[in-house]
Amino acid sequence: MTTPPIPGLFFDPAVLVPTELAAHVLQQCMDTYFRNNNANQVMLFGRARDPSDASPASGGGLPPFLHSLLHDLDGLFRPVLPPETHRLLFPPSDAPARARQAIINLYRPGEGISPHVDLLRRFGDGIIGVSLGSGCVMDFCRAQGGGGSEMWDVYLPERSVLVLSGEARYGWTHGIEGRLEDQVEKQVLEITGPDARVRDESSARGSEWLQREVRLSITFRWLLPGAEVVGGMSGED
Ligand SMILES: O=C(O)CCC(=O)C(=O)O
Ligand SMILES: [Fe+2]
Repeated sequence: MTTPPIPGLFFDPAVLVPTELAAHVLQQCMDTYFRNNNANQVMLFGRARDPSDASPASGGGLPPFLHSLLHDLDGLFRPVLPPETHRLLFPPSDAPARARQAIINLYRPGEGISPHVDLLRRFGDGIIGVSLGSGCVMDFCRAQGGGGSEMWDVYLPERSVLVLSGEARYGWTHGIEGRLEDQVEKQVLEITGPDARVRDESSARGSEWLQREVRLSITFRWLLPGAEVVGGMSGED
């Protein structure tokens, strides 16, 4: 499955949160927030960075396991993101302090989230999404104008990460259809002599249906100044 050519969207299915950390974070979230109730969403707020905090991840105020996750994401993204995008997500310690929000969404099989652009007045540019527990297909549609029909489906495997910045953050909606399973293209790589290539599309690709399990996503966003007030979490404004 190819990554949609949406400027500012970073997604590479091969870039994954390490297995142990993913299991730890999933377990902590389930035990801490979703154990005895029917909640399906938790919002956590990090402080704007304290200048004495040397952590490049700027996750102060978030629980330690999210701090660890941010720390690992910093390293995971460093070699694969354009440097300016990496800096947007993990600013240097002398950059102006900003407050992060982490939102944890729990999806039982069959559940999804309506297409939306993350609130423009509440969140800044540079959004990180982490998928744990299960994969799912995320749909991206051009938000307004441009014909409105351009749409891309991306399968986000368990432990994968994605970044929305610039046009992908402001000009496209993202959403997850409520389904029990996702049809996912298989991609077969064939090495033929000196040229390694993807085998002819028609013969190389088949598709398979992947059942959804319980999925937990963690989304890190920058709160805009004055936007600390709790309210709706997403949607166009
Ligand atoms: O579950 C996801 O990966 C997406 C969550 C999301 O888009 C949101 O909370 O704004
Ligand atoms: Fe969102």
